[in-house]
Amino acid sequence: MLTVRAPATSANLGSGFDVFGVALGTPADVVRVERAPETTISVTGAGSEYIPEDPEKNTVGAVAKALDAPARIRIDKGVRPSSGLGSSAASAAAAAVALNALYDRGRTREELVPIAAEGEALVSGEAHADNVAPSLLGGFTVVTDDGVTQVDASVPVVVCLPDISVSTRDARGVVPESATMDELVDTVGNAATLAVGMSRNDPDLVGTGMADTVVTPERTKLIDGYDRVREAALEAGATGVTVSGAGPGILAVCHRGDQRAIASAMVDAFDAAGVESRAYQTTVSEGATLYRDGS
Ligand SMILES: Nc1ncnc2c1ncn2[C@@H]1O[C@H](COP(=O)(O)OP(=O)(O)OP(=O)(O)O)[C@@H](O)[C@H]1O
Ligand SMILES: N[C@@H](CCO)C(=O)O
Repeated sequence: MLTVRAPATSANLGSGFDVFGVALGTPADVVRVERAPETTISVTGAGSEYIPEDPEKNTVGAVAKALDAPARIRIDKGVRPSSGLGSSAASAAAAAVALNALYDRGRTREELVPIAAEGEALVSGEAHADNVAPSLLGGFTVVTDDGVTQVDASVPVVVCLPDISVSTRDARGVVPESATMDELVDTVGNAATLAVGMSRNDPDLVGTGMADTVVTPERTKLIDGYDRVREAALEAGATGVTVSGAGPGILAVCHRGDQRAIASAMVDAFDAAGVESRAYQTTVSEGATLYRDGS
């Protein structure tokens, strides 16, 4: 049996829609695999009641098919589905690493990115890789049609997850079809600032570079209490706040030591808006970890 822990991720980071992503220290999915004549899937943990066990409908089933690696697959969900924390991607990334090792397929982590993205195509209609890439590779990732670029980073973050669901499919439905030249120039400037900030582990540059006037404003309308929570996080010291992935999770970047105050301010602000939530105080972290024979 092989076990893999694959982290939650936050995609987009405001200015990097469908391009940027980071691995989070916590939460994470744990996937266990054993060889079997055909693929079977069982799911326990956070939100497991909403996750199909049919291999044709679960992201790990798509990965097993792509690697031609039938297995008995057990998923322990730490990442709640429809959270904006790359729940479906964490399972897919974990399964890709585990099945690649189980069947000695010899694929590199970079080569596993498009394979894990097959699972994303299954659930959101598009094989976007901006969650699976950081879950596989760790740190900060940039996904383009030419491949993936990765840098290690350890920027402190808080992710606040309200007790509401927004499906990625629905959130993709509100993305504008076009942007103006002014918006394009702003986006390039913000995205470049963010990327430099990640490579320097500079929370001020990262926070500034998360600004976005194109996609994020449309998506915040799907999250009750967003403006209130954003203001509270900024007042408590966050250097930038944006929607995590497709939402409803909200990501705040900050300096080390400020996580606790920001987490508490965000949860209180959601509470004031009548929404229950929980916050993860974490940092940008490493990617999926493989444990052999239960080690
Ligand atoms: N292994 C899996 N883990 C989680 N969700 C899965 C899995 N397999 C299939 N799904 C389905 O995928 C959907 C959740 O994926 P979705 O992309 O909407 O959320 P997310 O992965 O948490 O968010 P985001 O991509 O915005 O970060 C749910 O409909 C769920 O049933
Ligand atoms: N880039 C994708 C990520 C979903 O987590 C989106 O925002 O739709």
